[in-house]
Amino acid sequence: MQTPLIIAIDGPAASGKGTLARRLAANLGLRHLDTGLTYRATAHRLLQHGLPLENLSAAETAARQVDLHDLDRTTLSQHEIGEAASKIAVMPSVRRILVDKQREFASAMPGAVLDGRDIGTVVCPQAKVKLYVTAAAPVRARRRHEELLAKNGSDDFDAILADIERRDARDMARDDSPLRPAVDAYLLDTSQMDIEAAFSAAKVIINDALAAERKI
Ligand SMILES: Nc1ncnc2c1ncn2[C@@H]1O[C@H](COP(=O)(O)OP(=O)(O)OP(=O)(O)O)[C@@H](O)[C@H]1O
Ligand SMILES: Nc1ccn([C@@H]2O[C@H](COP(=O)(O)O)[C@@H](O)[C@H]2O)c(=O)n1
Repeated sequence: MQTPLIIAIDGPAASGKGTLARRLAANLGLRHLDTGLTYRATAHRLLQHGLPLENLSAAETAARQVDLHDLDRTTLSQHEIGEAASKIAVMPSVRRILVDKQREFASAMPGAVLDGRDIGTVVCPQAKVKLYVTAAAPVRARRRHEELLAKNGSDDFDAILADIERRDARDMARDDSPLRPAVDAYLLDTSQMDIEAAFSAAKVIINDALAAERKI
């Protein structure tokens, strides 16, 4: 029986995992899910309704209402929503609701590339290939700064770096599904790589891993 080809891509904030996941999915003919958007959509609903982020039952209801086919990246990419997302992401019951949706997405043929914080460790531990993408925090902040400058015309580098470091610390310290590489993940540090070089390196890792599996 054929099983879906799942590629798991995890990493800290602004590490380039989304850029890589999108390109790999297009290249491999797979679907792509940015799981961060599911946490952002949950937090956004609470913010929209003026509800406190600590309101567990409201957060659970908001998580149930997340529609994977209706995730508006432009709205959800706002900095305040990312910060709020990392606060509600510590709630185990909220995570269970979103993880169920993410697993359902991953289970359809021909497979998918999912990026997030816990894909290789929790959501899809059976993934055929797991990548943990990272880069030094100031490098990540510089890339995000350039992205926001191009979009908004101005932005504060120090605030972006502080945001990245605060979110990484919260994501790594939480009890449920903390951000960490799966034991069988390939580490890809892109501090010295541009997008093209990171994509080529990821492709080599994936092709080698799939070829090695075919020989077993
Ligand atoms: N290797 C790279 N070299 C230079 N810029 C990069 C590289 N990878 C990604 N970028 C740029 O860095 C920024 C952050 O990348 P991206 O949005 O893919 O990160 P992310 O890990 O998905 O972020 P988030 O944690 O917010 O979901 C984008 O502007 C992207 O174009
Ligand atoms: N699998 C995931 C994905 C995301 N989160 C949390 O959501 C926040 C926003 O994610 P982005 O990828 O859009 O930056 C992130 O800081 C995490 O707290 C998660 O817990 N698990």
